[in-house]
Amino acid sequence: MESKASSNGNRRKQGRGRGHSVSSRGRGSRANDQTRQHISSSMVTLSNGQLENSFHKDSRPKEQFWTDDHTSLEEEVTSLRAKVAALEDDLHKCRQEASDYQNLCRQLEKELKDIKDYDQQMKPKRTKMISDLLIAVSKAERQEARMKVRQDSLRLGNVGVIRAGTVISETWEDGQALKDLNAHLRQLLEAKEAVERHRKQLKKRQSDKGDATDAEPGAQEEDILIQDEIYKSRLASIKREEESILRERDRYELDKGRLIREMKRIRDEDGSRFNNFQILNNRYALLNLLGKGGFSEVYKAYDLVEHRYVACKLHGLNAQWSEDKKQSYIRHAIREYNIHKTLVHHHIVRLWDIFEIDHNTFCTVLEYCSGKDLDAVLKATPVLPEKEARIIIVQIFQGLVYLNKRAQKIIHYDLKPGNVLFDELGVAKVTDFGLSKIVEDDVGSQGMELTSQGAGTYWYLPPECFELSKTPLISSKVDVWSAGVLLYQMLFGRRPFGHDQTQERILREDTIIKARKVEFPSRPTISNEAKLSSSTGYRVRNQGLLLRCESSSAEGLPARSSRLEVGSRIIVVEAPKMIKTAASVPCLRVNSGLVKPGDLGRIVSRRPQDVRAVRLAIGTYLSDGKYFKALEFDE
Ligand SMILES: Nc1ncnc2c1ncn2[C@@H]1O[C@H](COP(=O)(O)OP(=O)(O)OP(=O)(O)O)[C@@H](O)[C@H]1O
Repeated sequence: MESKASSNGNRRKQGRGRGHSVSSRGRGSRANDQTRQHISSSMVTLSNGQLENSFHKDSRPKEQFWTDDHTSLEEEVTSLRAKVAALEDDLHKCRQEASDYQNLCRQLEKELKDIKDYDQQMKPKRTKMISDLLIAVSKAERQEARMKVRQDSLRLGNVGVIRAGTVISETWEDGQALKDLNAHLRQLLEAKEAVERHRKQLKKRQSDKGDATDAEPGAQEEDILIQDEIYKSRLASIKREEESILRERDRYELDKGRLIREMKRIRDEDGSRFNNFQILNNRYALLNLLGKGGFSEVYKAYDLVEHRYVACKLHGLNAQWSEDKKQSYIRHAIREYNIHKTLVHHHIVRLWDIFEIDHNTFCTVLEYCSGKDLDAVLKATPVLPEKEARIIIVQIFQGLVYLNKRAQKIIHYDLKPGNVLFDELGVAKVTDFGLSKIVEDDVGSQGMELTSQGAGTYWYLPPECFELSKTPLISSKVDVWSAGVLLYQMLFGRRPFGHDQTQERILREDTIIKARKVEFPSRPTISNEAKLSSSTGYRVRNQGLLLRCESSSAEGLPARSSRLEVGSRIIVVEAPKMIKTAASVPCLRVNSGLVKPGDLGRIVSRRPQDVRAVRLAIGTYLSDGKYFKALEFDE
């Protein structure tokens, strides 16, 4: 029994040994010898064991059996030896390859290091080359801008100096183009007066003839009629010519405005202490001045690390300011930076960086928007086609939606044309978060307290910001109001409230507080949808039912008229399945039993139990006629 077990065990070992010999091919000839010994000792054991066994079972002679087994084992050994040799060959090749790869790797590492070193070595040279090129281009642009101003000045006018005693002041002197236009208008006026004089004389002759007893009717009367027709026709042609010259004069005024702004920019650039192409923070190559704001200069710049254009806003603290005022300004700017840097949205200008330049100056680095700002657009073309206005306002709304969908909502508070920029593709982006407010979580439904009353641009702010009797409560509705004013201005070329008034007069005369009704000029004609979006462009939602208020009984802009009134006409914008019948919405009556989008209706009740969770919203129509949902508010 013992001998059988050991024989089987050795067979198993041998079986495993075959596999093992494959896996231990790399150990060389010593391992082979071991294998050989192992195999022959197994053979002995095996033959003994099998003799025992086969003695009873196999009828073949003992020698025959031994010879067969021996032959087959030898064949196996030969084949194993061949395999071992092949594997040893493979191993050798693999080792060779591994060492080749290692060499290659070492060589590549060295090359990489050399390249990196070279790159590091060349970096200052490359940076210098890029900035030299940028400077050369910027200088050429500066030259071109100045040349254009000189040329345009001949046509459009220039700033002249007048002296009154010791006082020297500047005045605008019109250019040749306006002089020619005015001379032409004067000529036309004279021509018109002459024709009218003749026409009067003709009328007089006609009445004199009528009074005379020997009057000859017929031929003469016809002559007079024809003559009168000639005069009328001439007057009509003078009027046409006059209208065309007036249109040309309007264009001239726009060109003149552009020229004056460009002159101011050039003057600001010449007077700026950053106009000599400095590299700020070892990174931002300042190029040309884009414009100057209240306390800042904005330069086009090039980021030498990220290799992209940026806008560097240089905030200068007034050296005359007290230390307290400076600190407060810096605190304010850091607060703005902290809000703005977290905003990442296609329709919001990115803020990349902030750093100090010196004790009185620091710089914020913004995404560069190479297009004009909306203010410049509206100065060049005060009225935009409805389609263009609509797509601009949609983008602004998308930015506002983003500000209101964040965990920490933000009120921009200073939405105005100057704070809407365009990139090179015409994408509109909201900027300047200098007055923005973070809506804290614990703010009640009425809104948050406005602590910075007085700031902002009054044409664009809603009445609640002018509340004097108590601290005003504000919400995102402020931005909705401003967006409505912006849309109105784009459509009609003027602001709806206090357009011709100064900021001071708006405040003195309570213009915005008194703003109750939006008046729409008869021209240009715009769609009802655009009117609604710019004035009562908010919608109401009752338990998920989205409505847009249509009638002027809910007049004023959305933030003001956040409460629907009984009688307000509405359009259903969106009706969820849960609200099937008009009866389930007690606060309104619609024109059909079932409530569906497009239904017209009226608000019939303001009782809280009928209205329940009514929500207001503002949006605008897209070109496919679909309503773009923007902000919504709980009533
Ligand atoms: N990110 C930007 N990309 C391109 N141009 C910009 C950018 N930011 C500002 N500008 C331009 O720089 C000029 C000055 O901007 P800034 O915001 O300082 O002035 P402002 O809005 O006129 O004044 P303030 O903010 O003091 O009321 C404007 O003409 C503006 O269009």
